Amino acid sequence: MLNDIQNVLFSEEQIQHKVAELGETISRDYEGRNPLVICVLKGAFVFMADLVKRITIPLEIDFMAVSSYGQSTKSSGVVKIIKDLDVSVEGRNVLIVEDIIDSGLTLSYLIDVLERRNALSVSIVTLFDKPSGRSVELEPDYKGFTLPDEFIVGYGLDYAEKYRNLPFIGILKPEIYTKP
Ligand SMILES: O=P(O)(O)OC[C@H]1O[C@H](OP(=O)(O)OP(=O)(O)O)[C@H](O)[C@@H]1O
Ligand code: HPA
Ligand SMILES: [Mg+2]
Repeated sequence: MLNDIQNVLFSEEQIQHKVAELGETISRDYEGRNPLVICVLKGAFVFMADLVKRITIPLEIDFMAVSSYGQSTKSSGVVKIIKDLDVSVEGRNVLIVEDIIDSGLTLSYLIDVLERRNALSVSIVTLFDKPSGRSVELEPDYKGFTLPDEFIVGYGLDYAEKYRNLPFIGILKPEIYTKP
């Protein structure tokens, strides 16, 4: 698996430092608001687990699974809900936890769904933002790192379901994408 990585873009230490900063800011902003923190599966599961440990105020968590990339490095443009929330968002301060915003299609779809279900507020925290990939306008409320126009893997992010368990963020060797 490590053989497939061309270079490391963010080390485990850099990521953990940023996650701690985000946790502090969110703890301050959501004091007294009992947020419902929603993890967008699968990619955000590693970030979610690390982030909530750095949030020091009471909160609740839930999970939603959506997918649009499948076996590709380009969004299909069709966002599918694979698993829905267990709890109602009505009247809740919702914080969506994403690993990456690329085209913005996944989140603009999710925000729309949650607003139609009458959430009191909907905000976004993403660890990675790739503004060059956008096909719809979307700005996260909290973000960790801005990315160049490259497909990244690790720390929850996959290529064709692999590499999610790498503790750092890497860029794959080009031949991995072009293999028959
Ligand atoms: O801004 P976008 O272009 O929509 O891309 C971002 C989304 O794509 C990835 O999910 P994916 O559909 O690959 O599902 P996964 O999390 O299960 O890998 C990623 O985890 C985000 O949810
Ligand atoms: O750069 C990426 N890596 C992994 N999954 C993704 N989904 C959107 N962009 C990416
Ligand atoms: Mg994916």
